[in-house]
Amino acid sequence: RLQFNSKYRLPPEIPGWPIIGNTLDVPFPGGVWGHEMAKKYGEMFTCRLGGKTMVFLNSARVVSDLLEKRAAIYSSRPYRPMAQDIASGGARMLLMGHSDRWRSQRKIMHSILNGQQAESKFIPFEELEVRQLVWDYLHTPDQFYTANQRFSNSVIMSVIFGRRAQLGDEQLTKMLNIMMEFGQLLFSPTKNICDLFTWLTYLPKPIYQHEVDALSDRVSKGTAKPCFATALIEGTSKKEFNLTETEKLMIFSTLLEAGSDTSRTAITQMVAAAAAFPEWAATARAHLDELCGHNAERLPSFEDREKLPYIAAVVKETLRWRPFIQTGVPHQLTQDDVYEGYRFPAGTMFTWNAYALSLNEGDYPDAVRFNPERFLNDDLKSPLKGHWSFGTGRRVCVGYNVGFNNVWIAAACLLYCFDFEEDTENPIDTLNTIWDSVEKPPFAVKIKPRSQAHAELIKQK
Ligand code: HEM
Repeated sequence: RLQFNSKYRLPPEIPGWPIIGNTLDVPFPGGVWGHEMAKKYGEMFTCRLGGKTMVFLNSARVVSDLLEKRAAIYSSRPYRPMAQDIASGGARMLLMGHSDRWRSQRKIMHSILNGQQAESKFIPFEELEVRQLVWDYLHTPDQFYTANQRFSNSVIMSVIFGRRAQLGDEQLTKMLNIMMEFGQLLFSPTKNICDLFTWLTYLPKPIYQHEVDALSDRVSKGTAKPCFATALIEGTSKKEFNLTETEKLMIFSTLLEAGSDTSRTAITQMVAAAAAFPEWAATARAHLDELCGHNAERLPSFEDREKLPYIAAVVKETLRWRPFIQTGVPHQLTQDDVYEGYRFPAGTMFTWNAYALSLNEGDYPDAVRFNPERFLNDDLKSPLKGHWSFGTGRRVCVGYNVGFNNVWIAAACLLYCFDFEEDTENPIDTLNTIWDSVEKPPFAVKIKPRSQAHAELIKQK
């Protein structure tokens, strides 16, 4: 310990207990806690979680200096025997170290999600599913959160497995329940260190195998639609598709998991913001009315993007306002490093403290308020710039274009068609945002079509 102390120097440490350190101090979700700690300790602080050390990065400056500019050594992941080796056969890309295996999976995902034709593959599904989304909001407004879930999931299901998802889809419900549990395992700084959920063993594999079997059945009957899974299973198109069966299942599972709940939660947050801060929603609507008509002439579409910069700003502000991965996803340092008088040992974990970054008044004046106008600047067209909600460095979200577009089209159509009103008896707590439940409404909100004409427009589609 003495030798360790003399060789290394870490940012201020939060006092903890012997052996377990701060393991019991970090709540889940930890956004508000992380923000409070950042106010107390400054740009960086250190926690001891079990046998691991985690440095929380609380300012854009230090996140950029370390995770972006030194990404070559700050891009690994902590070893997670339970979540990775046991529950994922070692093949889950999100949890892989900075290795060749990670590079090859990331390349495959990048080609699906961001390649030249990627947008043209996703857009037809996004435009189809958003029609179902507004239909669901019109007919079952109290179930808006499950409609968001179905929309996000159906877009990615269509691209990967060539099938749509329905509300109450049994297979989908199983997947999403696992995602919820797995999400806690992944994104809770304490749970991911302890890696304690032994009951998760092997769970995701049979579920995805079931989906693959159903697809194979459709292929043999000649009813399968072209999709990424058939290309990957048949392995015909590219040599890098030469993967083990477990790796293939884990690619499907990763895309489904990483691609569904994220967009869903962002859309839910946008709804909360529209109800809690109606002024910006009125401005967004005025922009939409100019293009699509005051009297519900047509739904917005991706062709309107150039003319609707305000909606892009709405998406960025949604991601910035309350990042739902509240304390970031830890990156692991692969070699000793020196920074501004500190000496970090290899193996230290670093996380971008998402809530603290988003609520930093220096970067975002009146940060608790939802105000898209803060993003109407030269960086508007770069989905990653100006916020940290897609992560950063080499591990930055590989699905950011799809995620951004999902939220864009959902925001445009929902704001054009509906009024969102807070329930004055049950105001929305916009700071403690535990809004990811699929079992019950995340908050009280009144959702009504703007007019009969808007309701008719939705019914026509
Ligand atoms: C609003 C939507 C989304 C948000 C906010 C989001 C956020 C994130 C974050 C914070 C990370 C971790 C970054 C880091 O470690 O620094 C991540 C990683 C990832 N995301 Fe997303 N995501 C979204 C949508 C998607 C979509 C639609 C997909 C795919 C269909 C996707 C696939 C992935 C994958 C595969 C990774 C792992 C990257 C790696 O470890 O190298 N995400 N995402």
